[in-house]
Amino acid sequence: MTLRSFSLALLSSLLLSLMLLLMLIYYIVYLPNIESEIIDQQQQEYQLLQSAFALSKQGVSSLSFDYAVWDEMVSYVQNPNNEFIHENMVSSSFEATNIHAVFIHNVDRQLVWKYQNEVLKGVKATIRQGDVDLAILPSQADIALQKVSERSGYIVVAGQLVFYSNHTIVPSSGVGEVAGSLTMVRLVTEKLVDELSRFSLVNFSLLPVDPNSMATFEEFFTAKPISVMAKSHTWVLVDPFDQQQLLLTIYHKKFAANQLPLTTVLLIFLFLGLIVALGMQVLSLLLTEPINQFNESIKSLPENNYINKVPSEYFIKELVSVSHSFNQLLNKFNAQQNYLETLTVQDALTGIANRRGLEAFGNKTISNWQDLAVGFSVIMIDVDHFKHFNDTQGHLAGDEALKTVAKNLQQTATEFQDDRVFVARYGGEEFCVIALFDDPLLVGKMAESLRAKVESNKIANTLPDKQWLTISAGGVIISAQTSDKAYRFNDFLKLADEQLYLAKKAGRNQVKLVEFNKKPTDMTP
Ligand SMILES: Nc1nc2c(ncn2[C@@H]2O[C@H](COP(=O)(O)OP(=O)(O)OP(=O)(O)O)[C@@H](O)[C@H]2O)c(=O)[nH]1
Repeated sequence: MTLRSFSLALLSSLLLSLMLLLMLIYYIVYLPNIESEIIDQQQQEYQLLQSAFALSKQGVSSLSFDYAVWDEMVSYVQNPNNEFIHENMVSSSFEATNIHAVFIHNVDRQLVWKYQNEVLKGVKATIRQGDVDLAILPSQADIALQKVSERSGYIVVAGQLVFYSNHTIVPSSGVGEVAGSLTMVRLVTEKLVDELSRFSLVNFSLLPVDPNSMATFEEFFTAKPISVMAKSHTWVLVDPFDQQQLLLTIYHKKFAANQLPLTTVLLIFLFLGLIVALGMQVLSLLLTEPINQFNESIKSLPENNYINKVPSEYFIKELVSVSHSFNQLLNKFNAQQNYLETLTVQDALTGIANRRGLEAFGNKTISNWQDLAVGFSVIMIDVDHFKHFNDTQGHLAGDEALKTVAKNLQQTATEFQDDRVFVARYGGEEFCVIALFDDPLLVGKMAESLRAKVESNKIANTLPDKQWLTISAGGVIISAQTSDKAYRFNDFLKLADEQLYLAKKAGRNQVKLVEFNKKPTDMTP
């Protein structure tokens, strides 16, 4: 798994967890609370409507009381006469106060007088079903009390909801012999429904019960509190025989918790997607890219054999620390590398460059000659009669002698423009000198100095005619101006070797030089 896909998975699962948490909070904490609040509100609407009904009947009750508790009403019931009716029971005043029916009964429940508005034609104040007296008129017990008493309530009569108020007719003092009873009825008209709705701010309807419907409802005035959130709640209103007559439905203002619309949900998802994308960019900038840079630095090794240092300025502290440690490791590694490289180009015995070093320097010299027209010369050197030296004085002494010769050559080279003369051990008792100049006189002078320096050591040899250890040298001078440059270093080594052979042949302890592409002349200084 790549760091990038890991970060993506991590970031996405974090956001998903967050969403899950929000959903849990929404469904477990927020929604149930909202639901119970809504149920409370719906219950309040129900209670408000009940209060509105209760308030609306007060006017009827007090008017009924005023008429019933009145001496003249007592006299009228005992001696009914038209004069009283004309003077006091005026239909216009009942209409003005929304009284739709008035009944006066004597104590024997006989109707003495009645007023009925058009809308309530046919409604009786006594309602009987078989032998059961469901009258709203006072009972014997009410009459026996000998004081004012009231029976009131909402009932459905002939399919219409009415409020009735029945008072015993007693003298104005409120106590005394009961003469009869007075009933006032108010019909709950559409207009009243409208007024109640406006007064209570509760939207409701009153409709007749569908006789085919099997649904059962609680009675409106005695119902239990609302327990379930719904768009509307319906109760029933019954007639005096407990028959369901009217359905009262409240249409609630609030009936559901606000749901998030689809577009909002989509926008939230889009927003979360953007957060993931942005988070990925930041992570990539802060984490993935620096690590990729590390990787690139390490991968660059095969190209230049040298690991580049990684940048150490990062936002993340741990990366700074890792990059520092990495660079420190790199320093050690590069030092080791340098050391190893010196080991491979250095001759173990003499400490000067070995054949590999010679080849590297020689190739570079050839390039400079070809590209930059730098002339040079190659001198091959061989210790004279070294086999004899070894055989007679031992190999260790031979080693020491080689070390001395190498030291002599190096010293002389240093005296002769250090940075332009390169000395190497070619192998065995053979050495090679490359001088980055092509002046035959100067090259000859240097070669002669090399030879003389070794002889001046006076390392004793045991040959009868050769008192000291000497060297022979053969060289080739390659001019900067040479037009034909299609040569390799080995070609010049060969030419130098030929000169060395001539020097040996001529008696050793001498120098033979030749200018490249020129007729050989004796250039012995
Ligand atoms: N002590 C020692 N001897 C070496 C080393 N390398 C080569 N030799 C010896 O150098 C000698 C070279 O001898 P030859 O090639 O016969 O040549 P020479 O005796 O020098 O005679 P000429 O070159 O003709 O003057 C051999 O005896 C090798 O063993 C070395 O590292 N140490």
